Amino acid sequence: MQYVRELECYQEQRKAAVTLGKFDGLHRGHQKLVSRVKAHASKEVVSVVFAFDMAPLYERLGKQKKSLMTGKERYEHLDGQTDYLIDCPFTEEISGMEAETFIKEVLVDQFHAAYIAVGTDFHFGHEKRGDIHMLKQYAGIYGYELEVVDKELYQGREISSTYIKEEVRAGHMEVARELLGYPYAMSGVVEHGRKLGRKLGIPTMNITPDIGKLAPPNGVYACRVRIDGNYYQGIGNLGNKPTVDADGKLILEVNVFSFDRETYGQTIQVELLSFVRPERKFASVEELKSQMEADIAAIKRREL
Ligand SMILES: Cc1cc2nc3c(=O)[nH]c(=O)nc-3n(C[C@H](O)[C@H](O)[C@H](O)COP(=O)(O)O)c2cc1C
Ligand SMILES: Nc1ncnc2c1ncn2[C@@H]1O[C@H](COP(=O)(O)OP(=O)(O)OP(=O)(O)O)[C@@H](O)[C@H]1O
Repeated sequence: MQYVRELECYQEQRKAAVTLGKFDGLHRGHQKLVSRVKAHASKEVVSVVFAFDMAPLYERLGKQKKSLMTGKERYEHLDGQTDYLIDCPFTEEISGMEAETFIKEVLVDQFHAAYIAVGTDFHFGHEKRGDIHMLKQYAGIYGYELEVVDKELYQGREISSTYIKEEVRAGHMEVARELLGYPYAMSGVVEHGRKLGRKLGIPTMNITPDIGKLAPPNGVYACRVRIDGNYYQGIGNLGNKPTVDADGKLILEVNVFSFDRETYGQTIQVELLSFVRPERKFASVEELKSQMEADIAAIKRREL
């Protein structure tokens, strides 16, 4: 898959099957659009996911919005599925562009769009004036096919990034997984901790979650950990370890079952499958240790 950040760098001459949106989380609704675009790709037609990266807008507004996925994660999820990922920064130039201009200059002249798939509520262009009706109106004039894809639902509610964020914030990891179509995960490079875990007999791999990534509530989670392409069961604590540390830094620590190799400096992915209990400040390290042992035993019994 080719990754394009600056629109000027897209030089493909073949026609394109394109889907557009923010695509935060690449949830089941987004995946439906991606599969429609893939179905319309051929030797003559490339498949394109055109994602607006909203970070520049949030920066301009001074907002600290957290996302379900980092740009790197979006790339990794899509890699091998479509021909192109456009990770278009939502700059003032883009947000100020009239919707008609975006259709003509970007979708038609630059991307040679032959097929466009969007959800029913897709809006674009200056003051969000562009919508599915405008795209339909220009389809005949510019000769592209428009498909408006019905919203994917979960228990009667439309799946959206906003809905999934609510569930992640509430620690409902099983629901988040249903909506995403895959488990919510955090990745990072394994760092050195205080080596107290080893002394307690419960060694942990420590990672610092990406600053822009939405964190579920601090607490203990049943996890599945990917190391070197292999998966292991484990237990994780997301939080700032109030019993032993006072710096308040958010850390995800996982004790990986049936694993005893060094992983410092390696990138691991921790899927947060199920919330077990909130993080607590214990009166002593001994109390913390017995609670950790009880957590591990409970998770092993549940065989998540
Ligand atoms: C299953 C599990 C549960 C944990 N629960 C808590 C907790 O409730 N409160 C807390 O302060 N730290 C908690 N921790 C973090 C421990 O304090 C930490 O793993 C230990 O101090 C080792 O730190 P180190 O990696 O820096 O050596 C938990 C860790 C694990 C693996
Ligand atoms: N549940 C869904 N089913 C099908 N298509 C969807 C669904 N949700 C969004 N889409 C479409 O996917 C594209 C990207 O959606 P986008 O990420 O902008 O919206 P979203 O997931 O609803 O997020 P938000 O909650 O932030 O509005 C758009 O064309 C949108 O209409």
